[in-house]
Amino acid sequence: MKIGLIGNPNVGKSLIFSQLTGVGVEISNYPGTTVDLCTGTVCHNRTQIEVVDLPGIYSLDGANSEEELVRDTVVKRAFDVYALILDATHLERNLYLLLQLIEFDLPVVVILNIIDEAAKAGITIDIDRLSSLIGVPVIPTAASLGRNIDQIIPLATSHARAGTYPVEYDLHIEAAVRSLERLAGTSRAEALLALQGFGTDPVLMEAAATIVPEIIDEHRMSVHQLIAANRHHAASRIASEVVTRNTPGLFSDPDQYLTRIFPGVPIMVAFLASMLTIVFVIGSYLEEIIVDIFEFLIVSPIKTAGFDPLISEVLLSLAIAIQAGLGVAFPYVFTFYLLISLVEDSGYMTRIAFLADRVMHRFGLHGQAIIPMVLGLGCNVPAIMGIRQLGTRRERTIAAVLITMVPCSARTVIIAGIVAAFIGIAAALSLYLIVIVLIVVTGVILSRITPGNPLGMVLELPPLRTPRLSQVITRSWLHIREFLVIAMPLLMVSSVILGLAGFYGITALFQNAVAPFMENVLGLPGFASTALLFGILRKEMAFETLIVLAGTANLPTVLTSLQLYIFALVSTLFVPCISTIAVLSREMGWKTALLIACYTLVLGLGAGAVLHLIFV
Ligand SMILES: Nc1nc2c(ncn2[C@@H]2O[C@H](COP(=O)(O)OP(=O)(O)OP(=O)(O)O)[C@@H](O)[C@H]2O)c(=O)[nH]1
Ligand SMILES: [Mg+2]
Repeated sequence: MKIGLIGNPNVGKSLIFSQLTGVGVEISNYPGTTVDLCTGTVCHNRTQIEVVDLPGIYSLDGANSEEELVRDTVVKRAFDVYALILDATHLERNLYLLLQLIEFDLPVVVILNIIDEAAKAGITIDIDRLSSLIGVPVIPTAASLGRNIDQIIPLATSHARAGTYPVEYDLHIEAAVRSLERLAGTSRAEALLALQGFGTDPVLMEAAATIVPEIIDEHRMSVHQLIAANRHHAASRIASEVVTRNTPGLFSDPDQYLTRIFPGVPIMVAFLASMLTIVFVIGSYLEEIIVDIFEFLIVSPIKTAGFDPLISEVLLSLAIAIQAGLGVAFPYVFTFYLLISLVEDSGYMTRIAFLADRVMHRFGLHGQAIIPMVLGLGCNVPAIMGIRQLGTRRERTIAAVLITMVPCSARTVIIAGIVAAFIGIAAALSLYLIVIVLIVVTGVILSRITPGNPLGMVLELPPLRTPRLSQVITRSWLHIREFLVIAMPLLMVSSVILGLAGFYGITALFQNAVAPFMENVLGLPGFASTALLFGILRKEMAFETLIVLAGTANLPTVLTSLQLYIFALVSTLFVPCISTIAVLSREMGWKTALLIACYTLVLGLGAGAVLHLIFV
């Protein structure tokens, strides 16, 4: 048996999915987290049941790729049961999808989730009345508290039913549906889709195409608008029968402050600055301790042990890689992920997106791309996957370029570890400022020169919540584990290769070749070029490799403040990491990926050169 978890974005599908199946998936207080299918299994009454977490959608008749994917599963009856998850705090809007699902005559159970927040907001829903109106069983749940989650599978396996609340459409639509049913022998639901241009049966599509112009003539609006209006009307009728609202308390709405330019922007700047400061303070504190321990226990003994030079080189490379990775980068990576998970779960990230959108509007940039951009602060890779949801190629292109410039966690590690640690917090903030200005300028230029029409943004604010510790820990652990199992081994192997290359004089050849450029244009020593190159593997490796090559974690003994600053700026901007390039070329095509890589290369080197010119 197969159960599909379906519902609007951000209603808790993934959380319920992982509670049912134990499969860890990304859960966030963010619409559009899940963009692909995720499958898990549960055992119930000795049978294996497959559960699939579907991406969040508002309706089955939209044109974006998630809607298409989910619609396909419905039309092909890919699941035996649909467990429809509704957000109790936005019931009316969520009912739209229910009404549509009912038209497909599929077995459905309704999971009325987020009932805890509804109760807090003074919303009561008459569950029995709702269930009898729509003809399917309904259970109230609060997934974040685990409430009633255990009832979902028993209910879905034995009580799922096709619903019984037919939407009454406008007379012309009804007539059109009847004639399509007769002519092409289709179901009501498929006839409605065909009238909106969705379907594969040529007979049906042709018949629909001849009817549609008449309806449009009659009503002066599109068939899609007519159908949607009728469904909204039905949804609002149901909601008015089952929802009661108590007047909410007098507590002031924090969004009033957070989403206005004033005082929202100052709050946001203060917030981001304190986040960076915390990452730096905790990170550097841990760093000092761990580096000293490694120095004392591993590095010094190897240096003084008197091994054969080749063996000593290899051992030392390994030791310095471990020291640079675990001692220097890890404390920042760890602190950053913990903090960003906290912020994401609280819902504040979307407020930042909302504000950024308002600010960007002033520069003539429209905001759909903002959510993925803000997501890019964590990691560019999922952010770029998120641009699939953007409506047009134009929006996707602009977003792809801008996201690759957003300082992700790895770049924050570089900025905190090099600039904040050795030069100062103000310098680190100024570096962010430079990057933000470059993003805005790039955005403005791109929005002028990219063909197509700008789209507005419908940004929904998820509720502000107290972050849940377990979710924050699980999510940051996912990232931290990735650092430990992917980045660390990569760093160790690269470090040994670098050590050997250094031993046999290969690095010197390369560095000597690029040294004139590095020294004259960027004012950096030749070995910095190798570090920059390694930064393409993973961004924070630029920093770690710099330490490996400098042979010390105390960078100011080998580089001046200006050199450190320029190095951090160049490695922040210059060419995205390999994973980002890979996902860029998957989502946008290799030509776009290559163009973006070239652009950031020029931008990074250019910005470094300008700084060098100004300050030397
Ligand atoms: N208070 C409360 N929060 C919930 C409940 N269920 C889920 N959440 C929170 O809602 C947010 C969204 O959860 P997800 O499981 O990622 O939502 P989703 O439906 O998979 O979202 P998309 O993948 O974006 O479509 C997370 O912050 C959850 O912790 C609930 O019952 N009560
Ligand atoms: Mg999800």
